[in-house]
Amino acid sequence: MLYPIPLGQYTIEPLALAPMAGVTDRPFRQLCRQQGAGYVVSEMVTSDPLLWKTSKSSFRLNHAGEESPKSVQIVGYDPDMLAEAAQLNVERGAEVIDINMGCPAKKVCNRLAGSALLQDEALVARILSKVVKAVSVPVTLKTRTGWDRQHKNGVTIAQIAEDSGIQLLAIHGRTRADKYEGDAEYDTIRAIKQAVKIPVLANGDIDSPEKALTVLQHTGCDGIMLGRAAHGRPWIFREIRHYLNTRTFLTPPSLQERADIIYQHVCAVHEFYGEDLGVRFARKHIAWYGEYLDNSRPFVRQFHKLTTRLEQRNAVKDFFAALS
Ligand SMILES: Cc1cc2nc3c(=O)[nH]c(=O)nc-3n(C[C@H](O)[C@H](O)[C@H](O)COP(=O)(O)O)c2cc1C
Repeated sequence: MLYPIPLGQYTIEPLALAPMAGVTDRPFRQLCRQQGAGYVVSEMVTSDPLLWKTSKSSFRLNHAGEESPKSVQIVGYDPDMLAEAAQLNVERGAEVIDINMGCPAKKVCNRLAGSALLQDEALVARILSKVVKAVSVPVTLKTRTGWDRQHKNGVTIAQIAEDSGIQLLAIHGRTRADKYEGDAEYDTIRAIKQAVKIPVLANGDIDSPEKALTVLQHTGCDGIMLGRAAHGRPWIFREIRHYLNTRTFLTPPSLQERADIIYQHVCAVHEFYGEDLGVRFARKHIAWYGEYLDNSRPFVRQFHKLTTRLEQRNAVKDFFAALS
């Protein structure tokens, strides 16, 4: 049902983890890969190198030990700056450059960026062709179905992207004006898929194996990209893969398997960020894991109060020991 897609010198499996700022850091990307994601994209990195000196950016620029192709998402508004950012990221190990025109954040680098660019198609064209010409690696685009419901220019944007040399599109089934409101719609994604020859991944509200199949069938897309459904449930990639291949449901991970996944994830977050940030990031993931664990509220509440890595690790062990 899902066929591998060539992307430059690589071949990717089009069951992708969506880029999510503050979530899809290296530990989470690696975990989702282990749990069946065939392709992952980094959190967005600003195109302004002056901002790369912040500690946040240094974590975002860290891809050590990850599987190829390492896809790094950049965001900005200025074609030259984005082209330079693409080159610098390639020098630092990016093997695919993804351009963010999907994020509804009002301002990046104090200027309109992300999906705000969709109102200026000429600028979109300038950005995409500049970045494609600036690097030898494949360049991909993540975008939405359009600027707003009256100007759903996703098809035009996709054609501009194809003409500019973009090699893969990921389309979130909402306009910029929609932000995250309402349901994702897949008719426009289907129209985009029909309008271009390059591979298209459908994105938006895919949260179960059955939904994955429905969206694939409806849009005719080459693959899917999941974001929020992986919060607290990274094994959803395995579940979807299994369902698409067999039309049967995979047995959910046992309590012991979950305990191992969650413990390893918390340790990986601690290792990656160190004590302070690591403890903070682990809290966020534990809250998400808690949503899929019965009677976990007291544990999650208690976990949020813990201030050291050791306490957090022990709390995870104790919680699962009490359940088994
Ligand atoms: C916390 C969060 C952070 C996000 N950050 C980014 C980002 O950095 N770049 C981007 O292109 N999209 C970003 N998105 C949008 C997602 O990639 C995705 O398009 C959106 O969540 C819809 O997919 P979903 O319904 O599967 O979550 C973000 C979404 C969330 C929830």
